[in-house]
Amino acid sequence: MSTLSSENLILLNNVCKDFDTPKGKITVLQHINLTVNKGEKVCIVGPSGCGKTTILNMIAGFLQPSSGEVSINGKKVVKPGPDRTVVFQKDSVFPWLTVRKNLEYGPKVRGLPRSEWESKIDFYLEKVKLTEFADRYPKELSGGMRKRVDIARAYINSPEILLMDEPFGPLDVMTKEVMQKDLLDLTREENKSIIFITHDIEEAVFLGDRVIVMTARPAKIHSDIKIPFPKDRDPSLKMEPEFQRLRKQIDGIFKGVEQE
Ligand SMILES: Nc1ncnc2c1ncn2[C@@H]1O[C@H](COP(=O)(O)OP(=O)(O)OP(=O)(O)O)[C@@H](O)[C@H]1O
Repeated sequence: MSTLSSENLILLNNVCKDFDTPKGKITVLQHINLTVNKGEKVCIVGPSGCGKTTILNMIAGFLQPSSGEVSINGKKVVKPGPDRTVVFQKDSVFPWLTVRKNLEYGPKVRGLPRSEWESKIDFYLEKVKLTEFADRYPKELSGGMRKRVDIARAYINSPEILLMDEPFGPLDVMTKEVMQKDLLDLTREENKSIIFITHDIEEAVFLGDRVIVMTARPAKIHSDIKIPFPKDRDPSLKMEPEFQRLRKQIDGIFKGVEQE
């Protein structure tokens, strides 16, 4: 059972989720209890189709649990809100807008006065190393650069919580490594909470303060493993024996749940 403290930001309390399908009702999630604290990065791994995205969608407010409750800052989640932003695997940049206009889109749609966000555009363009590309269109950018636009767009909205669904899945290994480091640096500076879904256990250990391993469907939480590294992490950490030990431990648990 999750315990409540003033640090608790996201709370899933005995959450179950069923879907009605043409073949009948399927139970996807069973009695999920999960607490995420302010500023914590929690990575979720689990067999394909076990319900990881469903958890994210419930925290985002796109879906409601069949029973149990999802709450944020002690308030039940009933719909999406500006405190949460979702970053999907596929980038969601608008191809007809330049990089700068993509970043401006969110604050403009929300009707925020220009004075509140104008300086943030240049700040985040620099953070994601796209200042020189501000007036280019997405088709002129690489996949990694488009993903950076996506992440900057998420940050412009200043959400307290980032919900990331395999955001670096389609990127090559080198780009992925740079993106992981950039994400850690950005989130450390702003103390954001992240729930990060990935199939890549090395990525989960590198980014997470905790790694959650789900069972196959109907999914439960199998393990909740604390990652004891400092928040300021360098990719060279991946070569350290303690990192390798944790990666192997989680890999073993993951293979075990896949075979259950
Ligand atoms: N709206 C829906 N209606 C019916 N079934 C659904 C719906 N959304 C998800 N499902 C089913 O729920 C299960 C869990 O889906 P979900 O996308 O959450 O899994 P996942 O762990 O994120 O998968 P993957 O790792 O392959 O991305 C799947 O069997 C999926 O087909």
